Amino acid sequence: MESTIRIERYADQGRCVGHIDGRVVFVRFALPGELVRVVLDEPHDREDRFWTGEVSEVLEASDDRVDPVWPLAGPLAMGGGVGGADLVHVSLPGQLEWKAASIAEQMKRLGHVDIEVPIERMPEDEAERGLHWRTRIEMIADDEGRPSMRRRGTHVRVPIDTMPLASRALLEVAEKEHVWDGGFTPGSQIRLAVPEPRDGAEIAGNYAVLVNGEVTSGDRELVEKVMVCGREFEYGVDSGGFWQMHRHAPIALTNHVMSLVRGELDGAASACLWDLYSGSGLFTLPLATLSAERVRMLSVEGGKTAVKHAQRNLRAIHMGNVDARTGDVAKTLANVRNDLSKPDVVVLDPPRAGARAKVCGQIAESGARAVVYIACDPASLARDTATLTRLGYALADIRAFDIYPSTHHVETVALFRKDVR
Ligand SMILES: C[S@@+](CC[C@H](N)C(=O)[O-])C[C@H]1O[C@@H](n2cnc3c(N)ncnc32)[C@H](O)[C@@H]1O
Repeated sequence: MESTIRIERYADQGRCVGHIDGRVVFVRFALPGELVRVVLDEPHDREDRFWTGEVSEVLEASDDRVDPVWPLAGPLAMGGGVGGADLVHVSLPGQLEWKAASIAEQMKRLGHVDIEVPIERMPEDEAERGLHWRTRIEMIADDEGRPSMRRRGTHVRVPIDTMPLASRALLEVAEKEHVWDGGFTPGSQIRLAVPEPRDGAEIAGNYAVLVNGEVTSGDRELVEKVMVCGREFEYGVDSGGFWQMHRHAPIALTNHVMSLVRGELDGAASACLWDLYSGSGLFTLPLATLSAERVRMLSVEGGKTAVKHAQRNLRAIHMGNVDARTGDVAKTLANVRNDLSKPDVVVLDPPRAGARAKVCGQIAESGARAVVYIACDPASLARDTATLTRLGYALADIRAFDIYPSTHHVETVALFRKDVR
């Protein structure tokens, strides 16, 4: 079924909202104010609370609309449908406006705070028109063994011979390794991971092509270098594991987190810190060097390999002041050794679902004066904001980073202080 709709406002997951005969319709590839033709997703019937659909034709366009810079990721009816870039029809300033509005809306609705959130664009994203930022990509081999992406709502696999969101360094590796030529076992998962050569160094062997988790060329362990507050930190990371994807995300996030934590410690000669959901130690390493040897730290991460890397990365810079634990955060926090049980500041960077009530409760119980919360899902951050507020914390600072251009995703960093009123 197809219908003409006036789009009203932004909604979640890269969609906007309109109505058909009083029923809410969530529409992909739309913008507020537009008049559009929408193809409704099947199945839908009269009893559904809401419908979903996708723009097939734009009758009156928003000023924020642009021709998709990656048409294959655009609307299905316009030759797209492979996903991966759901704001590809929106100008870069329009994307920032969309993300700022979504964070403010979630924080109001679920977090019960009225705030405006400044969003920072990453260097070079404007010149690159929101493309070429991913240092990691994943694809599936189609029936003929070619890298492909699935066309939405179908079982059709579209073979691809480039990935416009991938960094230029990654595309160089893909060419060199003949990834686009195919030859993979049908159905296999192909992953490329290429650390950004920020210092102008050669990529050399510092990359990995993985097929079903096995390295087929390059190295299992990669080296990432990040300049934080004037010092370069080096991280050994697993090529199949988590690392912030945008070329500039590790730098932007770590520098901001460090400046917030430093501000909260206010020159204290010693401090206890927690780094929860710590991965390979992106924040742990620079945090451990704060106030020289007088910082005691606990870091907690569920991935065994990531923790091994974090421990090795800490040893390489001679930091013996971190107890880097492998385990579930909630379980590990239930039993923290005495000298680490009263953190001054807690840094946490949970997965999309957020920290949830239990971990927020454990943080509050620890008596931490401040909490620095890095969030990849504004709705989860907003829910945890409501919990932390109930537990006696107040939102003191919030800023967002557009580390996922051309998509609706956004990273938000919030600082909470224990309310001492
Ligand atoms: C968003 S990543 C952040 C990693 C790190 N801070 C960084 O920026 O590189 C979230 C991390 O949390 C870990 N994780 C997810 N759920 C967890 C849990 N319940 N307990 C411990 N770690 C968890 C994941 O393995 C992942 O490494």
